[in-house]
Amino acid sequence: METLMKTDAISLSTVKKTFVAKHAKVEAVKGINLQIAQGQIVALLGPNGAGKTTTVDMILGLTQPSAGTVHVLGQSPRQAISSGQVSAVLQTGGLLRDLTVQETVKVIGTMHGRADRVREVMERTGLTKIAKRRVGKCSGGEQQRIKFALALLPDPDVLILDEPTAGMDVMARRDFWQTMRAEATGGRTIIFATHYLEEAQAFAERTVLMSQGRIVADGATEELRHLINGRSISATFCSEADAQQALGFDESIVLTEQQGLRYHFQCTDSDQFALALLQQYRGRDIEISSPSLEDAFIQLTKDAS
Ligand SMILES: Nc1ncnc2c1ncn2[C@@H]1O[C@H](COP(=O)(O)OP(=O)(O)OP(=O)(O)O)[C@@H](O)[C@H]1O
Repeated sequence: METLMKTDAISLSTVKKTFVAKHAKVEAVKGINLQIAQGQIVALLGPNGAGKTTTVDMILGLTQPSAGTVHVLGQSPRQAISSGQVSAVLQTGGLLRDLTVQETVKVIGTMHGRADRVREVMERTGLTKIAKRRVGKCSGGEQQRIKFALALLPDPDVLILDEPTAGMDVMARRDFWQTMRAEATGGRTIIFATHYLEEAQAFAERTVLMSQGRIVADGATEELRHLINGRSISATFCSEADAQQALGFDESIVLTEQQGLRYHFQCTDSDQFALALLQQYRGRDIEISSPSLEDAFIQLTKDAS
């Protein structure tokens, strides 16, 4: 019997992107491999400058890779976009400020030949109540919502969002993800770039963690959360030798920063390590905290190198 293999929604093979600015080269993406199956919801998580937007732009055919190949639904990005199977909500790209919300959605709906979906999409994205408002008068969060509505008009198989909640307050952010959840049905593939671990956690089954142009972790969001949710612990030592011995306490200990005799570590069992720091290694001024995402990146980047 023939086995039916579905084409990947997104496939990136050893993709690199180097920007050449005046006198310097910036390696924004340093050879990444990424396969995303149809129907998956994936977060592209990383700090500023990690290469998320560059990756998204290459998936959308807005930027050409310097090396490697990008396929979207088995085609070139441009073919996939022109077939209407892929939509995006980007950070850049303005809206016409003088049109009302409804006019905006209608114009784009008509351009896509999907005027029939205008009402439904406005309803689903919560725009009906501000239909008559001029776009220029809408808040940053509302404008993001309009962009989201425009992206949904062609009923795309693949939806790509680059920091969709940028500029939204906590409430608007929560509402947005509630709407997104309703849209993530029927086998739609969704990829979104974000700075926020919480957004990945609340919404994505898989998280791809990027740092400095590389993928430093890729897996179930839940597993990644555990990885990231270790503990940070810092202590001041009496001597270098004590600090070095403390580093050997167990395999989970990672040195993240050092200022003189003040050492910052990451570990999995902070209670045991804190006790050992006090009793065995003559540590003082001990502080325990949850690490920031930045700390986690440092640790994961080290692990990956
Ligand atoms: N057109 C460009 N010319 C030169 N350098 C660029 C260009 N676009 C991006 N870069 C650089 O490439 C690196 C990756 O940028 P990118 O915007 O992809 O990161 P990001 O993860 O999306 O960051 P952010 O979260 O801040 O949007 C950065 O160092 C950035 O300055």
